[in-house]
Amino acid sequence: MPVYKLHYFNITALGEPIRFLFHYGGIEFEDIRYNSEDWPAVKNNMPFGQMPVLEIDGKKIVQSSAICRYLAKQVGLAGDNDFESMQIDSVLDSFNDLRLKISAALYEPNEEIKAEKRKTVVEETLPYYLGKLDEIAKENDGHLALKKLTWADLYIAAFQTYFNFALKGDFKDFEGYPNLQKVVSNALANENVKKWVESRPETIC
Ligand SMILES: N[C@@H](CCC(=O)N[C@@H](CS)C(=O)NCC(=O)O)C(=O)O
Repeated sequence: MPVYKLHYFNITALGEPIRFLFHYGGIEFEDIRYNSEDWPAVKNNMPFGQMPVLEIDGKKIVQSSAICRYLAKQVGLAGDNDFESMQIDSVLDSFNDLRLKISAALYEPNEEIKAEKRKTVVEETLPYYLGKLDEIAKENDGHLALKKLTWADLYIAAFQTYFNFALKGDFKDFEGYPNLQKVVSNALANENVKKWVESRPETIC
């Protein structure tokens, strides 16, 4: 078994789906967490100056989706063939389109533009994407693809915490989207994942 070290900030966000996959598979890894004060000294050691970075036997790999996909294959959550894998990727890319629009609003530096972006996200973007994703989850019996547990389910379950933070006051635990709530509960029904969520460090988001 390779030696895995995950480098990320002390938050959930892009690191958490990776942590979920490690825990789901019962794969040992070192969960290295940095605070914003540590970051300037660390940034230059990361291949593209960003995290998450997964170190595999000393080799540093970037890009959270690539890392998740690799781990999902290791633990049997990436589909049984190329067509299945594509369906998982497809729904996740749509979820990530939504995630990026939320982040763009959250990190907008101009306060006036930030308020406008937030309004658009809450009133238009969020209901549009979550409505469609909820339909997909309904068609797939409480999963995001293939009518079975895949890394797409673990991914959005892992992201719930971050969405609660980023959209505080306008979003809570996929309320109003019962099929997405089912996706989350199906993901958290896994004993290893459940144990992780109950015991993970408290973080601001
Ligand atoms: N596409 C990259 C994005 C990585 C990314 O945006 N990382 C952020 C944290 S979530 C980061 O490292 N920010 C610090 C910086 O850019 O200095 C991925 O999915 O891994």
